[in-house]
Amino acid sequence: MTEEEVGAAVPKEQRQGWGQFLKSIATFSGDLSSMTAPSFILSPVSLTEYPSYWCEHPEEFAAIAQGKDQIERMTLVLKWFIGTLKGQYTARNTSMGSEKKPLNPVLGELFLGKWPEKGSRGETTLVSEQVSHHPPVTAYHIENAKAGVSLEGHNAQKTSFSGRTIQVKQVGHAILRVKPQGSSEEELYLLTLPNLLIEGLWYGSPYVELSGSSYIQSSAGLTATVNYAGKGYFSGKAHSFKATIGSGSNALYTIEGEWVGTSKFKGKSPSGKKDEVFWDASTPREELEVQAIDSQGPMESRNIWKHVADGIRSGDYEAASKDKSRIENEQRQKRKDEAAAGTPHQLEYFVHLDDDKEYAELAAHFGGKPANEDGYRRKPRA
Ligand SMILES: CC(C)CCC[C@@H](C)[C@H]1CC[C@H]2[C@@H]3[C@@H](O)C=C4C[C@@H](O)CC[C@]4(C)[C@H]3CC[C@]12C
Repeated sequence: MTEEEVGAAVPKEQRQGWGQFLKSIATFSGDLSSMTAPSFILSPVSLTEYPSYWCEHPEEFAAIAQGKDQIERMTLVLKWFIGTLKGQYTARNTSMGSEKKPLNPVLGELFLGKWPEKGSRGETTLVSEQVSHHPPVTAYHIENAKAGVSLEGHNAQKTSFSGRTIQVKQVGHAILRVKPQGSSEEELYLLTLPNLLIEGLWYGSPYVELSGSSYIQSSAGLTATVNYAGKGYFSGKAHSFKATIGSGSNALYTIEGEWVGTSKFKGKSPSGKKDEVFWDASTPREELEVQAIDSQGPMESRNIWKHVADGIRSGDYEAASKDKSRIENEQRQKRKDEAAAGTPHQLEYFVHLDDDKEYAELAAHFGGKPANEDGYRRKPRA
């Protein structure tokens, strides 16, 4: 690749560095988080913070349990899920101008926070823990006990490079538990995760597009299938999707639109109205509340990364890189000490399951997924 081919979005003095970065990812196999990236693409935020994107519309999360029957509840689950996509996959573009490389969490790193009680919605809490460093795996638990809704899951990525695009396969799943209002029976929903394409690399302005399909499978037997497409597939628009809610081959509702914009019911809708709006992604997202850094524990993410994040934010990349090396060296020493003492690291909030039976039972309803997968569950609380 010539220097001229590297995009105009990259500052002139960084173009060669960006070209080198693209060359190195083209021949790289494994985990992108361990790669050195040019400074202007670094994010001051760790991957342990990302699970908070699941609940930036806490009202939608809490409302799920109020659905009067399993069809209405599945429709509410799909609406909440579609409502998370804009934050999950475009928030860095909005806040930092392009997709960025997040900080690679250390083993045992924690991100804790809450969306406070407001009106009748109840408090929602988030616990996120880095349960593996290599490969990086983050486990999370989000709960609104008053509303009777919780989400538990884990997330890892497998990346490969093809032509002009980084392909990211998301490894992991989430299980949503709902106690429908007025019922003592818990309902489960398995959520699988979409594949990502990181586009715009040649222009030095990376962004995420979603591809393939993801599924929501309820224990009551309903399936929501979401098919993702970029520019020119269903509608000619980027960030598009088409979803169906059904039981077996019987489609109850079809929804189409953009996950960054508006989506609508196609044909039949719950109210019977034509072109009823399903979700409007301009609905403001609510950030969670996190303790001030100086009151955080030693393993809390923003405390661990404060100097690195300050360096990245202020453009003092030398200071950022120096503190990042200090953290990495300390981690290496910690692992050596644990190995020598025969006391391996213990997870604080989660237990690891080799074979997640709840996943397997629900995944059996739709094809194309491995029969068994790892899982993480929140440890029982004292
Ligand atoms: C920007 C680039 C050239 C470096 C690559 C960084 C790479 C490791 C980043 C880029 C996008 C990141 C995704 C992000 O879009 C959203 C999510 C959803 C969240 O629920 C779980 C994490 C995940 C998949 C991020 C993982 C790290 C990615 C792939």
